[in-house]
Amino acid sequence: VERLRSELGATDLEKQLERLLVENERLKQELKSCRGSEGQKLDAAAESCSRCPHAQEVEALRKEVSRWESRAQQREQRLAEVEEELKEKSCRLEALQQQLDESRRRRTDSERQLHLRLQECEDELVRRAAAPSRVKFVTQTVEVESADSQKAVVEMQVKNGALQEQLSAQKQLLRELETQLHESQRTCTQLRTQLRLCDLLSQTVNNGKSRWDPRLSKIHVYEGEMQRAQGQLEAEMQNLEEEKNRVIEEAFIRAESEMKAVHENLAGVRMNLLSLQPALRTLTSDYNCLKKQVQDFPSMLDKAISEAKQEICQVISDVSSTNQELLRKYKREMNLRKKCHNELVRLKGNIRVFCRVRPVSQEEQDSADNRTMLSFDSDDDAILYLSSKGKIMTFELDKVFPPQASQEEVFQEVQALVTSCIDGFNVCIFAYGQTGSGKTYTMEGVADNPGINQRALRLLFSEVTEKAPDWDYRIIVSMVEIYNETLRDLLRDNPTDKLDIKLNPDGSGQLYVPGLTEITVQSPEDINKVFELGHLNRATACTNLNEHSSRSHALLIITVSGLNSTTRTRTQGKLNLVDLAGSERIGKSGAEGSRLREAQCINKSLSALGDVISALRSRHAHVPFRNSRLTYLLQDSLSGDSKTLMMVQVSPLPGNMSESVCSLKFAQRVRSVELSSSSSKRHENSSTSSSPTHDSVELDSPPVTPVPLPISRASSAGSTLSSASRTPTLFPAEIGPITVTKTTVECKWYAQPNRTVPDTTGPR
Ligand SMILES: Nc1ncnc2c1ncn2[C@@H]1O[C@H](COP(=O)(O)OP(=O)(O)OP(=O)(O)O)[C@@H](O)[C@H]1O
Repeated sequence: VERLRSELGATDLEKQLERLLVENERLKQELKSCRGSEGQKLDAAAESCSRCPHAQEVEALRKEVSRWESRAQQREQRLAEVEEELKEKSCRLEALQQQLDESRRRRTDSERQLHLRLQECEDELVRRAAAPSRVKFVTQTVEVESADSQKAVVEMQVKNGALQEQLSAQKQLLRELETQLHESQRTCTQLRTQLRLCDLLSQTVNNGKSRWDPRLSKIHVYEGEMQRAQGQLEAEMQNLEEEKNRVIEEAFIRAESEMKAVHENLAGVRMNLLSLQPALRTLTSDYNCLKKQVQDFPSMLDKAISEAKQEICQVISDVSSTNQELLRKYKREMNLRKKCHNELVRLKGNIRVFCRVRPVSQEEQDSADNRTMLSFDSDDDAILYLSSKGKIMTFELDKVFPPQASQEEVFQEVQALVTSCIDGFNVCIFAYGQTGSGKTYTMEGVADNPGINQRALRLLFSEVTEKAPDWDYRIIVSMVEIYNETLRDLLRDNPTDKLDIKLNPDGSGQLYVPGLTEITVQSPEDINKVFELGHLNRATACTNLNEHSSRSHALLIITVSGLNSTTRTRTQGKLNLVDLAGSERIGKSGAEGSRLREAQCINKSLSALGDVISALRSRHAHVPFRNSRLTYLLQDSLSGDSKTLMMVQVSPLPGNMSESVCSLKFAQRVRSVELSSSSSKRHENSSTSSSPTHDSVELDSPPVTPVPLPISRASSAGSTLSSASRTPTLFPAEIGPITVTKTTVECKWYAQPNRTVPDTTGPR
């Protein structure tokens, strides 16, 4: 309406109206004055006017005014109709508003219900949060779906907000339209008033003369403008009406579709809730069931624990009785095994001869004469072939180790002998062969690959440790060297002192070495210390160790004495590990001076060893033990029930062939010797000095070979022990980092008065 006013110049129209009113007033005044003074004239003038040529024009104007009046009436009618329509639309709008309010209310209700339901679900889910994993899983599902539903509701709320905004905009528009309508009605009223004034004016004009013509034309123009303004207003109203209807229609359609979507969402959520309800019911029942189980669990647990305890006690008592039985059987089996083992060793022979062929060294491989003259039998590991001067010689020994045989393999073959000294046997293991044939390698080995000496001590140590609860064993070690028929103690402070072998003055007929150092080893570390000390002393006693070692015999003497804590049975065995001097025949090669003496001494001792073995083999009454220091020292370990192993070392090179042949022939000769028809263990009983017989074998005692003792050790055991008890420093408990305990007595070297006659008349 403002726009229309400004466009149509409504202010000007008003001004014109005001002007017209003013003029009208003036005309009325003039009319009055005219009526008063010139009544007559007027009547005449009226009469003349009737005859006046403008009378027709006035008449036409009157008609025109009446026509305008009728038009005005029509417009009024139209305005009334428009008002009616507006009222109708307002009613429709109100109805729509009510519908919208209703749907909003319904939506709010459903939202509230949904919210409540969601709240309930959430509460339920929170309540079930602590339930087992299946409940958690379903709760998570519900939470996820609830989140979706909440999201949908939030979206709907946003859309509702937008719709409400649109609705408020429509309401604002409606209010504006109503204002416009009121304005239009007011304008219509004003126009009607003006029309009435115009009518009055025209009547006045009709009553007056033709001088009003210009004003009538103005009215005409004004009415035209009014008509045009009316038309524009109507068109504007029409547009606005259409616009309003369209917007309302659109809002209605949108609200309906959104309501539909909300309903669909609601239906989905309801469906979800319906499908979740059975799961929740199942979970609730599961939860209740579990709760009950958890409540019952402590009592069930207590019951189960007490039952289990009873069962365990029962099982423990069963197991312990079974264990006792098994232990008894085990001990019995162990004894039987030992017995069988000793029998096996006995059957294999008391003198066994092995041969070990050393490998060709790198330097030897590079030299021209590097052919090997030795070959092995792939089917029989006791046969060695030697090709010399076109002939093939065959040597049959107990075992032949090829060059690739490891220290471990060699020791495996000798360990049975080593362990038999725990059972009270005396054992001698010699390494025999020419210089450089590998004797020291086999006996001592190298730092990272030890030989028989170290391995034997370690094995003995582990074996006695294993038997520890029932047996109390003591391992005593001595190390001596025989060089040029001189005996030297390698474990004493001054190794250059000469030792002697003497008859025990107690009349027992035993031999002993006065001043020989004996060290009790109690751990593998002690073993290492003993070897270090022996090696150090051997090196300090000579200028060239290698040369010296080739020319001297090195003996490691291990004495193992045991006491059974239950039966008080005593055993004592001795293991002699001997690295003999080189066996080559230097004397025959024209050596002179000290070399000649060395060679003579070596030959003497080795031939004495051969003679002793030969005498033993032929069971001579006289065995020439005293022909050399070596045989004299080893007297008790070579006779009677002793076990002897000779490891003949051979070089594979053709340059050493004649020496190899000599060594192998000597080995074969030794192999044919039997020390005794049967072997027996030295068995000493501290309570009774009598020798145990076959019948005296008990479960806890080591096996005893069922033959009479060839050597009367039982009677001497008491004196040995009494001697030991007289000199408690004989077996120091431990040697400490460098501690070495020396003894000036005693007693480990026995004469054999009953069985064999010691060579007391032989050369010393
Ligand atoms: N089986 C073997 N495997 C590897 N090397 C060996 C083997 N036997 C011997 N040797 C090596 O051969 C060389 C001579 O060995 P070894 O010193 O033991 O001989 P030997 O007979 O003791 O000599 P000697 O009489 O002079 O003491 C050494 O270098 C040693 O390492």
